[in-house]
Amino acid sequence: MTGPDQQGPTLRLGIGGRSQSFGPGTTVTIGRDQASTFALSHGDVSRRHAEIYFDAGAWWLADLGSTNGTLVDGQRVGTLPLAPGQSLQVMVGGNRGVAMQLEVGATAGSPAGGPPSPAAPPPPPAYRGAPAGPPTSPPTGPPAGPPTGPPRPAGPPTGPPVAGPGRPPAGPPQPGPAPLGYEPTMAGGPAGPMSAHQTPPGQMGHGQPLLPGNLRMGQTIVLGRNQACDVVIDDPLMSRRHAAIELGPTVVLRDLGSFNGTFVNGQRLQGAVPLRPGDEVILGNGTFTWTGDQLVARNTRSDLTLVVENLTTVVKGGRRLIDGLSLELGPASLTAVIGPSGSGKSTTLGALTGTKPATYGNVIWQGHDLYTHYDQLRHQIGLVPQQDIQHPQLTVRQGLSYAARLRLPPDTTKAERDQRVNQVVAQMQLQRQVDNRIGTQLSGGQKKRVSIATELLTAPPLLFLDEPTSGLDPGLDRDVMHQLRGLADEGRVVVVVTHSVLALDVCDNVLVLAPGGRVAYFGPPSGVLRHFGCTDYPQVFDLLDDPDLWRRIPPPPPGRTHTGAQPVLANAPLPSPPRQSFGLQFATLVKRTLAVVASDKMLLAMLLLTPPLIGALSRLAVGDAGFGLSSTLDENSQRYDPSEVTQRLTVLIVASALIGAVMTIWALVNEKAVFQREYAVGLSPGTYLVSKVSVYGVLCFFQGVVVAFVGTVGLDGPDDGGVFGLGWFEIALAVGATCASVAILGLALSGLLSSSEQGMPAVIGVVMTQLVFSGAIIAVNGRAVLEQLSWLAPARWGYAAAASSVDLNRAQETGDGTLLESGERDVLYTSAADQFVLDLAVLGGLTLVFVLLGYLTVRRSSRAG
Ligand SMILES: Nc1ncnc2c1ncn2[C@@H]1O[C@H](COP(=O)(O)OP(=O)(O)OP(=O)(O)O)[C@@H](O)[C@H]1O
Repeated sequence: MTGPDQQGPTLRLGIGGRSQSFGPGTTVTIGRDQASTFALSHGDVSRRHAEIYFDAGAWWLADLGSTNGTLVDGQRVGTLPLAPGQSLQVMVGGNRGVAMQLEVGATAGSPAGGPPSPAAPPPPPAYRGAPAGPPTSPPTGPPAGPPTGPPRPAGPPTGPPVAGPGRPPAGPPQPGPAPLGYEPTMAGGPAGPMSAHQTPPGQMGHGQPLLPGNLRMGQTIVLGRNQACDVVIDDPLMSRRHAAIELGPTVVLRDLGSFNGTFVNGQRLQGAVPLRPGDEVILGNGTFTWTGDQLVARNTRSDLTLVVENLTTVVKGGRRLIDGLSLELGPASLTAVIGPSGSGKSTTLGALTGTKPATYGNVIWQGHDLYTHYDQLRHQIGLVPQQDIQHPQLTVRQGLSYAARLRLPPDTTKAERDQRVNQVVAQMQLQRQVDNRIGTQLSGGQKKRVSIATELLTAPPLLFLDEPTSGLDPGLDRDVMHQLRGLADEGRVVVVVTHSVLALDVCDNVLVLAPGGRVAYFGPPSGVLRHFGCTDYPQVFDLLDDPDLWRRIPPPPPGRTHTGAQPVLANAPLPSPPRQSFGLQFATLVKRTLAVVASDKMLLAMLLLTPPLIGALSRLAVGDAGFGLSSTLDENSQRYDPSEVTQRLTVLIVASALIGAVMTIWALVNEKAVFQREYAVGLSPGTYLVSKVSVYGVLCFFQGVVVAFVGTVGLDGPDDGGVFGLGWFEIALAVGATCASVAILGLALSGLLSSSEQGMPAVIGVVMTQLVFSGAIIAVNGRAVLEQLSWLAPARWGYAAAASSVDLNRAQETGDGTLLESGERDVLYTSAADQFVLDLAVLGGLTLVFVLLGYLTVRRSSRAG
């Protein structure tokens, strides 16, 4: 097979016992698809797996976004230049795939596998209208001519950095430039600045060009959100400077470190890659095709249709939760999913959004399978779960502003975020409620609209909602459905799971699921009752539960298997979304938690009033010895009376444990839905936990200090001023540290809880455990098992540190320091500076263990989402 009339070395390819030579200009395809040049029936090979093509005078190997990858030296490759004379062993479909041998001839027309010829002059670039000779200054990006060195992954090329806004294009002007097929410009003249070109991708019609018309050889066109970019793309998912197109003999697309990535043919671009006509480029929410001289919007009806093929979810025991679901949901469509409880509606939503992939089948968007290209497509999906995904204590504006910080690219300015928030507020008609508190000053329907607005911040073209109208009265139910109709009319594919049938008439399609996840009906709402032979929906639902259902209605049409349904990686971990830096997420989360605390009047009152109250209550202990034992010595018996000191310390320590537990036991469980959704779009569980630990740890420490201050001020301090001579400060340190440590234990437990109702029993459990194991009331010292268990209780170490400060072991001695017959000193109470420090250090270590436990519980709850 020979290619068109092009110059360059030949390629010899050996695979699966076949060997064949190809001339320059040929494109060789490899995959399971029978239409491939080399069709391989191997389970690890994707349908369209890899391509070898000739471009810009060189051969290139490109993986087409395959599932198991194309490997060279054990490493996955994206697009790889092949040097003349090079011989390469490639694994198609991963290490267990099919071996392929590539040999590139040394020069044009030479036999394949000839000796390498590094000095061979590069053939002229193959682009239309490219200069007759090689450019005097090669552009940045992969080699202008065929690569002469060993192959390397398509990484950052060695050229100069990309021109910034306002800078002249990279490289000097070409002498006597011939246009690259772009509009002709001044021959030999410097490339003039291009006018900024405002292009919101959502509004671009199919085939509409993205780039301006006056392009010239040697220019670098920067694409991004920033007004200073050559092409301004007003898309919240774009970074300010997102990508650049370098117009050299080979046109190169370079990612400029964008947050959400630039994707070429389904692969996230690392560095730069040469563009070939027909390449698909995804920038933010927009999909474009490179025609050879222009990026044109790809918005055909089929691109904007969500195609579902033979989706099947099988769980242990072979039970099917979804059974062969096949649908096509066109652009600007609203689809309701209805069915009896347990028929698989939520499971279907999980499978359609990729959050819980099905076991078999495909979900195809923009021509790509969602499960294998989840990284690329995840940003285009908005998902509104059943629970509200905003904090009820915040106002609409506050909640959306924090969400915008967490979801939009980190280089988005405050002004841009505010503008985006205003846009989604207007879109959901919440302008009048924007300063209302979400939890208390909004109706149920408005709360739902706030959740939808949160998802709209990133302008996703696919929107899924899980029962947005549950709990709403019929009027509000209809309101929400009309809002969804409006969102669909803007061009989106909207899918809504609902129990309500009152507003189905605003939908384009209704999907009725029968138990077992089988499609009982899919079509316009007007046909539902007729299909089931019923006069109302209650009858339809009764019929759906009828074991004879499939004898009473026509069976569903056979599943569509156009692309060849194949097993997907069921339950495989989803790739992580791009994440903002720790600092940025941490700062946002801390501010949001503080805003939530500050706006919760009850919590604020508890924070301010409870500590002094508890401190004051501890002063009810009978006696005037304060925290000094020496004044309680009975001259006759030579014994001390520790009851007053013990009572005071017990109240301080146990109360601080109570404050800590109450402060945090609901902190995670109450915002699980918020966290799970934010985790899915990039929130790091570690950063989330650290932000909570920081806020609640510090707050609780100071609450403990206030308790101790009020409980000790004006009273006699420890004998000899404690172990450091710092009196009440030592006790305050012990009480504050106990409060913070129990708070972090509470956070770890909160992550484990599945509902807020479980919070109160958990608080009681934590506080009782601290009371018993502190050793303040029930002796634990020297009691096997009990003593060892007590080491796990923060109150044990906090109490021991305070006991060390007040020298509580003295109560076990006579006035002259002799151990009482019945006495037993607790080594943790030893009145010495190093023991006091050790007690607090162990308390610190235990707190770190709670942080780790908290991290594990947060990770666990993120997966449950
Ligand atoms: N991981 C799982 N393993 C086994 N069965 C499961 C699993 N998850 C869900 N199910 C079962 O699958 C069926 C469908 O559940 P799903 O939550 O999708 O139904 P639904 O139609 O959304 O119900 P509802 O309307 O009550 O929310 C139910 O019978 C449920 O018990």
